[in-house]
Amino acid sequence: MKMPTSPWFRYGVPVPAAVIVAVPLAMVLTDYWVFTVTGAAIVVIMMQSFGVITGRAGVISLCQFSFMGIGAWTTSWLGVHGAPGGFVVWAVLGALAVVPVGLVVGIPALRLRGVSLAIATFAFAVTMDVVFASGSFPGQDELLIVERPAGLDSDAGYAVLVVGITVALFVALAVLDRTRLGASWVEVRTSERAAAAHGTSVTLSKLAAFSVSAFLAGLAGALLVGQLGTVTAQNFAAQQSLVMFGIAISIGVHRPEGAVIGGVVGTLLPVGLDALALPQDVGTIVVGLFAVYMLRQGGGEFGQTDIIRAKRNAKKLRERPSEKAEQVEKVVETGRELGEVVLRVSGLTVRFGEVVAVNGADLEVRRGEVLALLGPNGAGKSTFIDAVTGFAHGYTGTVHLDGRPVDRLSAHRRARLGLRRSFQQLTVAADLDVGMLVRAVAGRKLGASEVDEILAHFRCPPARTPVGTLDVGARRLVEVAGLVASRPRVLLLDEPAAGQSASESEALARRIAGIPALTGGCVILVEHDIELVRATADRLVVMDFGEVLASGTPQEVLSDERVVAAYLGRTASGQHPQPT
Ligand SMILES: Nc1ncnc2c1ncn2[C@@H]1O[C@H](COP(=O)(O)OP(=O)(O)OP(=O)(O)O)[C@@H](O)[C@H]1O
Repeated sequence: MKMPTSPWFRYGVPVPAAVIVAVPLAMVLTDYWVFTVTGAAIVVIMMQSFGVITGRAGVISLCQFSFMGIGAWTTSWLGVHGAPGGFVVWAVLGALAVVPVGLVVGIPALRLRGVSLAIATFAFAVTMDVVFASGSFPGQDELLIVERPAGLDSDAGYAVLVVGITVALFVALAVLDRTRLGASWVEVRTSERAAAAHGTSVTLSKLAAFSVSAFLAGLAGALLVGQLGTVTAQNFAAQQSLVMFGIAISIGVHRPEGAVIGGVVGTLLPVGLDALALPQDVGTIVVGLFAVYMLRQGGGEFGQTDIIRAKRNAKKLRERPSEKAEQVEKVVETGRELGEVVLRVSGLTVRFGEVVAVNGADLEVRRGEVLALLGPNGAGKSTFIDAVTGFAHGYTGTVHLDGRPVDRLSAHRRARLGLRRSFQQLTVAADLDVGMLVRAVAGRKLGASEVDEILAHFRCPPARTPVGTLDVGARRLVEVAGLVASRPRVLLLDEPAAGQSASESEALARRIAGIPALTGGCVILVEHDIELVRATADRLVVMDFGEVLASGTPQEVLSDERVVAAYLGRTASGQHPQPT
Protein backbone atom coordinates (compact mmCIF):
# COMPACT_ATOMS: atom_id res chain seq x y z
CA MET A 1 0.00 0.00 0.00
CA LYS A 2 1.27 3.43 -0.89
CA MET A 3 1.75 5.70 2.12
CA PRO A 4 -0.14 9.00 2.01
CA THR A 5 2.29 11.80 1.24
CA SER A 6 0.24 14.90 2.04
CA PRO A 7 2.11 17.42 4.21
CA TRP A 8 -0.59 16.98 6.88
CA PHE A 9 0.18 13.30 7.10
CA ARG A 10 3.94 13.74 6.97
CA TYR A 11 4.10 16.59 9.44
CA GLY A 12 0.90 16.04 11.46
CA VAL A 13 1.59 12.50 12.61
CA PRO A 14 4.91 12.66 14.51
CA VAL A 15 3.73 14.94 17.36
CA PRO A 16 0.69 12.92 18.53
CA ALA A 17 2.68 9.72 17.89
CA ALA A 18 5.55 10.93 20.10
CA VAL A 19 3.15 11.96 22.86
CA ILE A 20 1.34 8.60 22.66
CA VAL A 21 4.71 6.84 23.07
CA ALA A 22 5.95 9.28 25.73
CA VAL A 23 2.91 9.02 28.06
CA PRO A 24 3.17 5.29 28.95
CA LEU A 25 6.97 5.55 28.89
CA ALA A 26 6.90 8.39 31.41
CA MET A 27 4.67 6.28 33.65
CA VAL A 28 6.94 3.21 33.71
CA LEU A 29 10.33 4.91 33.87
CA THR A 30 11.92 5.59 37.23
CA ASP A 31 12.07 9.21 38.41
CA TYR A 32 15.77 9.31 37.51
CA TRP A 33 15.14 8.29 33.92
CA VAL A 34 12.12 10.59 33.54
CA PHE A 35 14.37 13.45 34.69
CA THR A 36 17.16 12.32 32.31
CA VAL A 37 14.79 12.01 29.32
CA THR A 38 13.44 15.53 30.02
CA GLY A 39 17.00 16.84 30.20
CA ALA A 40 17.92 15.03 26.97
CA ALA A 41 14.88 16.49 25.16
CA ILE A 42 15.96 19.99 26.25
CA VAL A 43 19.48 19.32 24.94
CA VAL A 44 17.91 18.11 21.67
CA ILE A 45 16.20 21.53 21.37
CA MET A 46 19.62 23.16 21.94
CA MET A 47 21.02 20.92 19.22
CA GLN A 48 18.25 22.08 16.90
CA SER A 49 19.34 25.65 17.57
CA PHE A 50 22.89 24.70 16.49
CA GLY A 51 21.28 22.83 13.61
CA VAL A 52 19.76 26.08 12.32
CA ILE A 53 22.65 28.49 12.77
CA THR A 54 25.63 26.25 12.00
CA GLY A 55 24.15 23.19 10.32
CA ARG A 56 21.80 24.93 7.93
CA ALA A 57 23.16 28.49 7.56
CA GLY A 58 26.84 27.53 8.01
CA VAL A 59 27.46 30.28 10.58
CA ILE A 60 29.66 29.45 13.57
CA SER A 61 28.05 30.47 16.86
CA LEU A 62 29.68 29.79 20.22
CA CYS A 63 27.15 31.66 22.32
CA GLN A 64 24.09 29.46 22.16
CA PHE A 65 24.22 28.75 25.91
CA SER A 66 24.16 32.49 26.56
CA PHE A 67 20.96 32.70 24.47
CA MET A 68 19.67 29.80 26.55
CA GLY A 69 20.56 31.67 29.74
CA ILE A 70 18.73 34.83 28.62
CA GLY A 71 15.61 32.76 27.82
CA ALA A 72 15.87 31.09 31.23
CA TRP A 73 16.41 34.38 33.05
CA THR A 74 13.35 36.00 31.44
CA THR A 75 11.14 32.96 32.11
CA SER A 76 12.33 32.83 35.74
CA TRP A 77 11.64 36.53 36.19
CA LEU A 78 8.11 36.23 34.77
CA GLY A 79 7.44 33.12 36.87
CA VAL A 80 8.80 34.52 40.12
CA HIS A 81 6.86 37.77 39.65
CA GLY A 82 3.66 35.85 38.94
CA ALA A 83 3.14 37.32 35.47
CA PRO A 84 -0.24 36.43 33.94
CA GLY A 85 -0.59 33.50 31.53
CA GLY A 86 1.23 30.71 33.34
CA PHE A 87 4.32 28.72 32.40
CA VAL A 88 3.67 28.27 28.68
CA VAL A 89 3.26 32.04 28.16
CA TRP A 90 6.38 32.76 30.27
CA ALA A 91 8.37 30.21 28.27
CA VAL A 92 7.27 31.64 24.91
CA LEU A 93 8.02 35.20 26.10
CA GLY A 94 11.37 34.00 27.46
CA ALA A 95 12.26 32.51 24.07
CA LEU A 96 11.04 35.59 22.19
CA ALA A 97 13.11 37.87 24.44
CA VAL A 98 16.26 36.22 23.02
CA VAL A 99 15.38 37.04 19.39
CA PRO A 100 16.49 40.72 19.50
CA VAL A 101 19.66 39.63 21.29
CA GLY A 102 20.26 37.09 18.50
CA LEU A 103 19.87 39.90 15.98
CA VAL A 104 22.29 42.16 17.87
CA VAL A 105 24.90 39.38 17.88
CA GLY A 106 24.06 38.53 14.26
CA ILE A 107 24.58 42.01 12.80
CA PRO A 108 28.36 42.25 13.42
CA ALA A 109 28.61 38.56 12.58
CA LEU A 110 27.45 39.34 9.02
CA ARG A 111 30.88 40.59 8.07
CA LEU A 112 32.84 37.93 9.91
CA ARG A 113 33.70 34.38 8.90
CA GLY A 114 35.44 31.34 10.39
CA VAL A 115 37.75 31.92 13.32
CA SER A 116 36.92 35.65 13.60
CA LEU A 117 33.24 34.81 13.94
CA ALA A 118 33.99 32.07 16.46
CA ILE A 119 35.98 34.55 18.55
CA ALA A 120 33.27 37.25 18.29
CA THR A 121 30.45 34.92 19.40
CA PHE A 122 32.59 33.37 22.13
CA ALA A 123 33.47 36.86 23.39
CA PHE A 124 29.74 37.50 23.73
CA ALA A 125 29.37 34.20 25.63
CA VAL A 126 32.18 35.13 28.02
CA THR A 127 30.65 38.59 28.53
CA MET A 128 27.31 36.99 29.37
CA ASP A 129 29.10 34.67 31.82
CA VAL A 130 30.28 37.77 33.67
CA VAL A 131 26.83 39.40 33.47
CA PHE A 132 25.07 36.27 34.77
CA ALA A 133 27.65 35.81 37.55
CA SER A 134 27.39 39.45 38.66
CA GLY A 135 23.90 38.86 40.06
CA SER A 136 21.65 35.96 40.81
CA PHE A 137 18.90 34.48 38.66
CA PRO A 138 15.33 35.48 39.66
CA GLY A 139 14.21 33.27 42.54
CA GLN A 140 17.70 31.89 43.17
CA ASP A 141 18.34 33.76 46.47
CA GLU A 142 14.82 33.42 47.81
CA LEU A 143 14.68 29.73 46.76
CA LEU A 144 11.50 30.43 44.79
CA ILE A 145 10.43 27.82 42.26
CA VAL A 146 8.82 28.58 38.92
CA GLU A 147 5.51 26.74 38.70
CA ARG A 148 5.07 24.23 35.88
CA PRO A 149 1.84 24.23 33.85
CA ALA A 150 -1.20 22.96 35.75
CA GLY A 151 -1.92 19.30 34.97
CA LEU A 152 1.65 18.71 33.73
CA ASP A 153 3.39 19.65 36.95
CA SER A 154 4.55 16.14 37.86
CA ASP A 155 7.96 15.06 36.48
CA ALA A 156 6.26 12.56 34.18
CA GLY A 157 3.71 15.12 32.93
CA TYR A 158 6.43 17.68 32.32
CA ALA A 159 8.52 15.10 30.45
CA VAL A 160 5.59 14.46 28.09
CA LEU A 161 5.22 18.23 27.51
CA VAL A 162 8.93 18.70 26.75
CA VAL A 163 9.10 15.65 24.44
CA GLY A 164 5.96 16.89 22.63
CA ILE A 165 7.51 20.36 22.15
CA THR A 166 10.79 18.82 20.95
CA VAL A 167 9.03 16.78 18.29
CA ALA A 168 6.77 19.70 17.32
CA LEU A 169 9.94 21.75 16.71
CA PHE A 170 11.30 19.01 14.43
CA VAL A 171 8.08 19.22 12.44
CA ALA A 172 8.20 23.04 12.36
CA LEU A 173 11.82 22.97 11.14
CA ALA A 174 10.96 20.33 8.52
CA VAL A 175 8.24 22.65 7.22
CA LEU A 176 10.64 25.62 7.36
CA ASP A 177 13.24 23.63 5.41
CA ARG A 178 10.81 23.42 2.51
CA THR A 179 10.18 27.17 2.44
CA ARG A 180 12.22 29.73 0.54
CA LEU A 181 13.85 30.82 3.82
CA GLY A 182 14.94 27.26 4.65
CA ALA A 183 16.36 26.75 1.17
CA SER A 184 18.10 30.16 1.37
CA TRP A 185 20.04 29.01 4.47
CA VAL A 186 21.39 26.00 2.61
CA GLU A 187 22.19 28.18 -0.40
CA VAL A 188 23.97 30.77 1.75
CA ARG A 189 25.99 28.02 3.43
CA THR A 190 26.96 26.57 0.04
CA SER A 191 27.82 29.87 -1.66
CA GLU A 192 26.87 33.38 -0.66
CA ARG A 193 27.57 34.57 -4.21
CA ALA A 194 25.25 32.01 -5.76
CA ALA A 195 22.55 32.78 -3.17
CA ALA A 196 22.78 36.49 -4.00
CA ALA A 197 22.65 35.67 -7.72
CA HIS A 198 19.40 33.82 -7.08
CA GLY A 199 17.89 36.92 -5.47
CA THR A 200 18.47 35.88 -1.85
CA SER A 201 19.42 38.61 0.59
CA VAL A 202 22.36 36.98 2.39
CA THR A 203 21.99 39.51 5.20
CA LEU A 204 18.33 38.76 5.85
CA SER A 205 18.87 35.02 5.51
CA LYS A 206 21.66 35.03 8.13
CA LEU A 207 19.76 37.32 10.49
CA ALA A 208 16.72 35.04 10.23
CA ALA A 209 18.97 32.09 11.11
CA PHE A 210 20.29 33.95 14.17
CA SER A 211 16.72 34.83 15.23
CA VAL A 212 15.34 31.31 14.86
CA SER A 213 18.34 29.68 16.54
CA ALA A 214 18.22 32.24 19.38
CA PHE A 215 14.51 31.50 19.83
CA LEU A 216 15.19 27.76 20.03
CA ALA A 217 18.05 28.21 22.50
CA GLY A 218 15.88 30.57 24.57
CA LEU A 219 13.07 28.02 24.59
CA ALA A 220 15.50 25.33 25.77
CA GLY A 221 16.47 27.68 28.63
CA ALA A 222 12.81 28.29 29.49
CA LEU A 223 12.09 24.56 29.57
CA LEU A 224 15.13 24.00 31.78
CA VAL A 225 13.59 26.45 34.26
CA GLY A 226 10.44 24.31 34.30
CA GLN A 227 12.51 21.18 34.80
CA LEU A 228 14.74 22.45 37.61
CA GLY A 229 12.41 25.04 39.18
CA THR A 230 15.33 27.40 39.75
CA VAL A 231 18.40 27.86 37.55
CA THR A 232 21.74 29.53 38.19
CA ALA A 233 24.51 31.09 36.10
CA GLN A 234 26.42 27.79 36.17
CA ASN A 235 23.75 26.18 33.99
CA PHE A 236 24.75 28.46 31.10
CA ALA A 237 28.54 28.66 31.29
CA ALA A 238 30.30 29.74 28.07
CA GLN A 239 32.39 26.55 28.13
CA GLN A 240 29.19 24.50 27.65
CA SER A 241 28.53 26.32 24.37
CA LEU A 242 31.94 25.10 23.21
CA VAL A 243 31.29 21.48 24.17
CA MET A 244 27.81 21.45 22.61
CA PHE A 245 29.15 23.13 19.46
CA GLY A 246 31.79 20.37 19.29
CA ILE A 247 29.11 17.68 19.60
CA ALA A 248 26.89 19.49 17.09
CA ILE A 249 29.49 19.74 14.33
CA SER A 250 30.78 16.23 14.95
CA ILE A 251 27.36 14.66 14.50
CA GLY A 252 25.60 17.01 12.07
CA VAL A 253 22.60 18.22 14.06
CA HIS A 254 20.70 19.92 11.23
CA ARG A 255 19.20 16.50 10.58
CA PRO A 256 16.62 15.23 13.08
CA GLU A 257 18.54 12.01 13.74
CA GLY A 258 21.68 14.08 14.35
CA ALA A 259 19.90 16.36 16.84
CA VAL A 260 18.56 13.35 18.75
CA ILE A 261 21.98 11.65 18.84
CA GLY A 262 23.52 14.99 19.86
CA GLY A 263 20.96 15.35 22.65
CA VAL A 264 21.63 11.85 23.93
CA VAL A 265 25.43 12.28 23.76
CA GLY A 266 25.21 15.72 25.39
CA THR A 267 23.13 14.29 28.24
CA LEU A 268 24.79 10.93 28.79
CA LEU A 269 28.41 12.05 28.40
CA PRO A 270 28.56 13.77 31.82
CA VAL A 271 26.57 10.91 33.39
CA GLY A 272 28.96 8.32 31.88
CA LEU A 273 32.05 10.22 33.01
CA ASP A 274 30.60 10.40 36.54
CA ALA A 275 29.92 6.66 36.53
CA LEU A 276 33.52 6.03 35.44
CA ALA A 277 34.78 8.46 38.11
CA LEU A 278 36.49 10.52 35.39
CA PRO A 279 36.68 14.32 35.50
CA GLN A 280 34.22 16.16 33.22
CA ASP A 281 37.18 17.81 31.46
CA VAL A 282 37.92 14.45 29.83
CA GLY A 283 34.62 14.81 27.93
CA THR A 284 35.52 18.35 26.87
CA ILE A 285 38.88 17.16 25.55
CA VAL A 286 37.39 14.18 23.67
CA VAL A 287 34.65 16.33 22.09
CA GLY A 288 37.21 19.04 21.27
CA LEU A 289 39.53 16.58 19.52
CA PHE A 290 36.69 15.05 17.55
CA ALA A 291 35.41 18.50 16.53
CA VAL A 292 38.89 19.51 15.32
CA TYR A 293 39.04 16.27 13.33
CA MET A 294 35.65 17.06 11.72
CA LEU A 295 36.72 20.63 10.93
CA ARG A 296 39.83 19.28 9.25
CA GLN A 297 37.62 17.04 7.14
CA GLY A 298 36.29 20.26 5.62
CA GLY A 299 33.58 22.65 6.71
CA GLY A 300 32.43 21.69 10.12
CA GLU A 301 28.77 22.39 9.48
CA PHE A 302 28.51 18.85 8.18
CA GLY A 303 28.78 15.91 10.49
CA GLN A 304 28.68 12.15 10.65
CA THR A 305 25.01 12.11 9.56
CA ASP A 306 26.01 13.88 6.32
CA ILE A 307 28.85 11.47 5.70
CA ILE A 308 26.50 8.49 6.16
CA ARG A 309 23.89 10.08 3.86
CA ALA A 310 26.46 10.93 1.20
CA LYS A 311 27.61 7.29 1.11
CA ARG A 312 24.01 6.08 0.83
CA ASN A 313 23.29 8.59 -1.95
CA ALA A 314 26.41 7.55 -3.83
CA LYS A 315 25.14 3.95 -3.73
CA LYS A 316 21.70 5.04 -5.03
CA LEU A 317 23.39 6.93 -7.86
CA ARG A 318 25.24 3.79 -8.98
CA GLU A 319 21.95 1.87 -8.98
CA ARG A 320 19.88 4.50 -10.79
CA PRO A 321 19.04 3.93 -14.47
CA SER A 322 19.58 6.89 -16.76
CA GLU A 323 16.55 9.07 -16.09
CA LYS A 324 17.48 11.55 -18.73
CA ALA A 325 16.96 8.91 -21.41
CA GLU A 326 13.51 8.10 -20.05
CA GLN A 327 12.19 11.62 -20.06
CA VAL A 328 9.91 12.96 -22.72
CA GLU A 329 11.54 15.56 -24.87
CA LYS A 330 9.55 18.76 -25.09
CA VAL A 331 11.30 21.27 -27.26
CA VAL A 332 9.97 24.77 -27.62
CA GLU A 333 10.28 25.70 -31.22
CA THR A 334 10.89 29.36 -31.64
CA GLY A 335 10.94 31.82 -34.39
CA ARG A 336 12.49 34.59 -32.36
CA GLU A 337 11.31 38.10 -32.93
CA LEU A 338 13.43 40.79 -31.38
CA GLY A 339 11.76 43.44 -29.27
CA GLU A 340 12.89 46.48 -27.30
CA VAL A 341 16.33 46.84 -25.68
CA VAL A 342 16.27 45.06 -22.31
CA LEU A 343 19.90 45.45 -21.25
CA ARG A 344 22.12 48.35 -22.20
CA VAL A 345 25.75 48.42 -21.05
CA SER A 346 27.74 51.56 -21.82
CA GLY A 347 31.47 52.21 -21.39
CA LEU A 348 31.87 49.42 -18.82
CA THR A 349 35.39 49.35 -17.38
CA VAL A 350 36.64 47.08 -14.61
CA ARG A 351 40.17 47.31 -13.23
CA PHE A 352 42.02 44.98 -10.88
CA GLY A 353 45.01 47.12 -9.92
CA GLU A 354 47.05 47.49 -13.10
CA VAL A 355 44.97 44.91 -15.00
CA VAL A 356 42.12 46.35 -17.09
CA ALA A 357 39.84 43.31 -17.24
CA VAL A 358 37.04 45.09 -19.14
CA ASN A 359 37.83 48.22 -21.09
CA GLY A 360 34.97 50.51 -22.09
CA ALA A 361 32.67 47.71 -23.30
CA ASP A 362 29.33 48.65 -24.89
CA LEU A 363 26.56 46.13 -25.42
CA GLU A 364 22.81 46.03 -26.04
CA VAL A 365 20.57 43.00 -25.87
CA ARG A 366 16.97 42.96 -27.06
CA ARG A 367 13.94 41.03 -25.90
CA GLY A 368 13.85 37.63 -27.59
CA GLU A 369 17.57 37.63 -28.37
CA VAL A 370 20.23 35.06 -27.53
CA LEU A 371 23.60 36.78 -27.60
CA ALA A 372 26.78 34.77 -27.27
CA LEU A 373 29.81 36.37 -25.65
CA LEU A 374 33.01 34.80 -26.93
CA GLY A 375 36.66 35.39 -26.37
CA PRO A 376 39.89 33.66 -25.48
CA ASN A 377 40.76 32.86 -21.85
CA GLY A 378 41.28 36.02 -19.87
CA ALA A 379 39.39 38.18 -22.40
CA GLY A 380 37.19 39.63 -19.64
CA LYS A 381 33.91 37.75 -20.21
CA SER A 382 33.33 36.59 -16.62
CA THR A 383 34.36 39.98 -15.25
CA PHE A 384 31.87 41.59 -17.64
CA ILE A 385 29.11 39.32 -16.27
CA ASP A 386 30.22 40.01 -12.69
CA ALA A 387 29.98 43.76 -13.23
CA VAL A 388 26.60 43.62 -14.98
CA THR A 389 25.09 41.43 -12.26
CA GLY A 390 26.54 43.44 -9.36
CA PHE A 391 29.37 41.15 -8.28
CA ALA A 392 32.27 43.36 -9.38
CA HIS A 393 32.53 46.47 -7.28
CA GLY A 394 33.95 49.77 -8.36
CA TYR A 395 33.39 49.51 -12.11
CA THR A 396 32.87 52.60 -14.23
CA GLY A 397 30.26 52.93 -16.96
CA THR A 398 26.55 52.21 -16.71
CA VAL A 399 24.21 49.25 -16.78
CA HIS A 400 20.53 49.85 -17.62
CA LEU A 401 17.85 47.18 -17.25
CA ASP A 402 14.61 48.02 -19.05
CA GLY A 403 15.79 51.61 -19.21
CA ARG A 404 16.50 51.83 -15.47
CA PRO A 405 20.05 52.29 -14.14
CA VAL A 406 20.98 49.47 -11.75
CA ASP A 407 24.56 50.48 -10.93
CA ARG A 408 23.75 51.37 -7.33
CA LEU A 409 21.90 48.13 -6.65
CA SER A 410 23.39 45.10 -4.90
CA ALA A 411 23.63 41.74 -6.64
CA HIS A 412 20.53 40.30 -4.99
CA ARG A 413 18.45 43.37 -5.84
CA ARG A 414 19.53 43.19 -9.48
CA ALA A 415 18.61 39.49 -9.40
CA ARG A 416 15.15 40.32 -8.11
CA LEU A 417 14.68 42.81 -10.94
CA GLY A 418 15.38 40.00 -13.38
CA LEU A 419 19.15 40.12 -13.98
CA ARG A 420 19.95 36.47 -13.34
CA ARG A 421 23.17 34.57 -13.81
CA SER A 422 24.88 31.23 -13.41
CA PHE A 423 28.51 30.80 -12.38
CA GLN A 424 31.35 29.04 -14.16
CA GLN A 425 32.18 27.25 -10.90
CA LEU A 426 29.05 25.35 -10.00
CA THR A 427 27.82 26.21 -6.51
CA VAL A 428 24.40 24.62 -6.10
CA ALA A 429 23.42 23.34 -2.66
CA ALA A 430 23.93 19.58 -2.70
CA ASP A 431 21.64 18.78 0.21
CA LEU A 432 18.44 20.15 -1.29
CA ASP A 433 16.35 17.98 -3.57
CA VAL A 434 15.97 18.94 -7.23
CA GLY A 435 12.51 20.50 -6.76
CA MET A 436 13.64 22.55 -3.76
CA LEU A 437 16.69 23.77 -5.64
CA VAL A 438 14.56 24.86 -8.60
CA ARG A 439 12.25 26.74 -6.22
CA ALA A 440 15.18 28.31 -4.35
CA VAL A 441 16.85 29.44 -7.57
CA ALA A 442 13.56 30.63 -9.08
CA GLY A 443 12.85 32.77 -6.02
CA ARG A 444 9.11 32.75 -6.61
CA LYS A 445 6.22 30.45 -5.74
CA LEU A 446 6.08 27.50 -8.13
CA GLY A 447 3.38 24.85 -8.18
CA ALA A 448 4.42 21.20 -8.30
CA SER A 449 3.27 20.88 -11.93
CA GLU A 450 5.24 23.99 -12.91
CA VAL A 451 8.37 22.50 -11.32
CA ASP A 452 7.83 19.16 -13.07
CA GLU A 453 7.26 20.89 -16.39
CA ILE A 454 10.42 22.97 -16.26
CA LEU A 455 12.45 19.95 -15.11
CA ALA A 456 11.10 17.84 -17.96
CA HIS A 457 11.82 20.63 -20.43
CA PHE A 458 15.47 20.74 -19.42
CA ARG A 459 15.60 16.93 -19.17
CA CYS A 460 16.48 17.07 -15.48
CA PRO A 461 15.88 14.26 -12.98
CA PRO A 462 12.57 14.27 -11.07
CA ALA A 463 11.86 16.80 -8.31
CA ARG A 464 12.42 14.42 -5.39
CA THR A 465 15.95 13.43 -6.48
CA PRO A 466 18.62 14.58 -4.00
CA VAL A 467 20.94 17.08 -5.75
CA GLY A 468 23.87 15.33 -4.05
CA THR A 469 23.30 12.26 -6.23
CA LEU A 470 23.64 14.17 -9.54
CA ASP A 471 26.73 14.64 -11.65
CA VAL A 472 28.02 18.15 -12.37
CA GLY A 473 26.32 18.38 -15.76
CA ALA A 474 22.90 17.47 -14.34
CA ARG A 475 23.30 19.90 -11.43
CA ARG A 476 24.08 22.67 -13.92
CA LEU A 477 20.91 21.84 -15.86
CA VAL A 478 18.80 21.98 -12.69
CA GLU A 479 20.24 25.41 -11.95
CA VAL A 480 19.45 26.59 -15.49
CA ALA A 481 15.90 25.23 -15.08
CA GLY A 482 15.50 27.21 -11.84
CA LEU A 483 16.92 30.35 -13.40
CA VAL A 484 14.50 30.08 -16.31
CA ALA A 485 11.63 29.49 -13.88
CA SER A 486 12.47 32.85 -12.29
CA ARG A 487 11.38 34.40 -15.63
CA PRO A 488 14.44 36.63 -15.87
CA ARG A 489 14.56 39.69 -18.09
CA VAL A 490 18.20 38.87 -18.82
CA LEU A 491 19.71 35.46 -18.17
CA LEU A 492 23.52 35.38 -18.22
CA LEU A 493 24.79 31.82 -18.54
CA ASP A 494 28.49 31.33 -17.87
CA GLU A 495 29.56 28.15 -19.70
CA PRO A 496 26.38 26.12 -19.13
CA ALA A 497 27.64 23.24 -21.30
CA ALA A 498 30.60 22.51 -19.01
CA GLY A 499 30.26 18.94 -17.76
CA GLN A 500 27.81 17.94 -20.53
CA SER A 501 28.48 15.24 -23.10
CA ALA A 502 28.38 16.15 -26.82
CA SER A 503 24.80 14.90 -27.27
CA GLU A 504 23.66 16.62 -24.07
CA SER A 505 25.28 19.85 -25.31
CA GLU A 506 23.35 19.59 -28.53
CA ALA A 507 20.05 19.15 -26.68
CA LEU A 508 20.99 21.99 -24.34
CA ALA A 509 21.60 24.30 -27.33
CA ARG A 510 18.00 23.83 -28.43
CA ARG A 511 16.72 24.51 -24.96
CA ILE A 512 18.79 27.66 -24.56
CA ALA A 513 17.48 28.83 -27.93
CA GLY A 514 13.97 28.39 -26.50
CA ILE A 515 14.59 30.35 -23.28
CA PRO A 516 13.46 33.80 -24.57
CA ALA A 517 10.14 32.25 -25.62
CA LEU A 518 9.70 30.86 -22.11
CA THR A 519 10.79 33.92 -20.17
CA GLY A 520 9.85 36.79 -22.44
CA GLY A 521 13.39 38.12 -21.89
CA CYS A 522 16.81 37.56 -23.43
CA VAL A 523 19.94 35.48 -22.89
CA ILE A 524 23.65 36.25 -22.79
CA LEU A 525 25.63 33.09 -23.23
CA VAL A 526 29.32 32.79 -22.42
CA GLU A 527 30.48 29.59 -23.99
CA HIS A 528 33.63 28.05 -25.46
CA ASP A 529 31.67 25.34 -27.31
CA ILE A 530 31.47 26.93 -30.76
CA GLU A 531 28.95 24.37 -32.06
CA LEU A 532 26.61 25.19 -29.20
CA VAL A 533 27.04 28.89 -29.90
CA ARG A 534 26.39 28.45 -33.62
CA ALA A 535 23.21 26.44 -32.90
CA THR A 536 21.89 28.88 -30.32
CA ALA A 537 22.87 32.49 -30.79
CA ASP A 538 21.33 35.19 -32.96
CA ARG A 539 24.32 37.43 -32.47
CA LEU A 540 27.92 36.99 -31.39
CA VAL A 541 30.07 39.48 -29.54
CA VAL A 542 33.76 38.68 -29.31
CA MET A 543 35.88 40.20 -26.55
CA ASP A 544 39.65 40.31 -26.34
CA PHE A 545 41.80 42.13 -23.79
CA GLY A 546 38.61 43.48 -22.18
CA GLU A 547 37.40 45.18 -25.36
CA VAL A 548 34.64 44.29 -27.81
CA LEU A 549 36.52 43.06 -30.89
CA ALA A 550 33.64 42.13 -33.18
CA SER A 551 29.85 41.87 -33.16
CA GLY A 552 27.41 40.38 -35.69
CA THR A 553 25.73 37.17 -36.84
CA PRO A 554 27.61 33.93 -36.08
CA GLN A 555 28.57 33.61 -39.73
CA GLU A 556 29.96 37.17 -39.97
CA VAL A 557 31.85 37.03 -36.71
CA LEU A 558 33.34 33.57 -37.02
CA SER A 559 34.79 34.49 -40.41
CA ASP A 560 36.17 37.83 -39.18
CA GLU A 561 39.94 37.82 -39.54
CA ARG A 562 40.54 39.69 -36.27
CA VAL A 563 38.50 37.08 -34.44
CA VAL A 564 40.34 34.18 -36.03
CA ALA A 565 43.65 35.89 -35.25
CA ALA A 566 42.68 36.43 -31.63
CA TYR A 567 41.81 32.79 -31.24
CA LEU A 568 44.73 31.46 -33.29
CA GLY A 569 47.11 33.62 -31.31
CA ARG A 570 46.00 31.92 -28.12
CA THR A 571 45.65 28.46 -29.63
CA ALA A 572 49.33 28.41 -30.41
CA SER A 573 49.95 28.61 -26.70
CA GLY A 574 47.34 25.92 -26.09
CA GLN A 575 44.86 28.20 -24.41
CA HIS A 576 41.82 28.01 -26.62
CA PRO A 577 40.28 26.05 -29.49
CA GLN A 578 39.90 27.48 -32.98
CA PRO A 579 36.39 28.83 -33.58
CA THR A 580 35.84 27.48 -37.10
N1 LIG B 1 39.82 39.12 -8.93
C1 LIG B 1 40.75 39.41 -9.85
N2 LIG B 1 41.90 40.03 -9.50
C2 LIG B 1 42.83 40.34 -10.40
N3 LIG B 1 42.72 40.08 -11.73
C3 LIG B 1 41.61 39.46 -12.15
C4 LIG B 1 40.56 39.09 -11.23
N4 LIG B 1 39.56 38.49 -11.94
C5 LIG B 1 39.95 38.48 -13.23
N5 LIG B 1 41.17 39.06 -13.35
C6 LIG B 1 41.91 39.28 -14.57
O1 LIG B 1 41.03 39.94 -15.47
C7 LIG B 1 41.20 39.45 -16.79
C8 LIG B 1 39.87 38.96 -17.31
O2 LIG B 1 39.52 37.74 -16.62
P1 LIG B 1 38.13 37.01 -16.84
O3 LIG B 1 38.07 35.89 -15.88
O4 LIG B 1 37.04 37.99 -16.82
O5 LIG B 1 38.30 36.43 -18.31
P2 LIG B 1 37.38 35.39 -19.07
O6 LIG B 1 37.25 35.89 -20.45
O7 LIG B 1 36.15 35.14 -18.33
O8 LIG B 1 38.31 34.10 -19.04
P3 LIG B 1 37.88 32.55 -19.01
O9 LIG B 1 37.33 32.22 -20.35
O10 LIG B 1 39.16 31.85 -18.72
O11 LIG B 1 36.89 32.44 -17.91
C9 LIG B 1 42.29 38.38 -16.72
O12 LIG B 1 43.51 38.99 -17.05
C10 LIG B 1 42.27 37.96 -15.27
O13 LIG B 1 43.54 37.51 -14.89
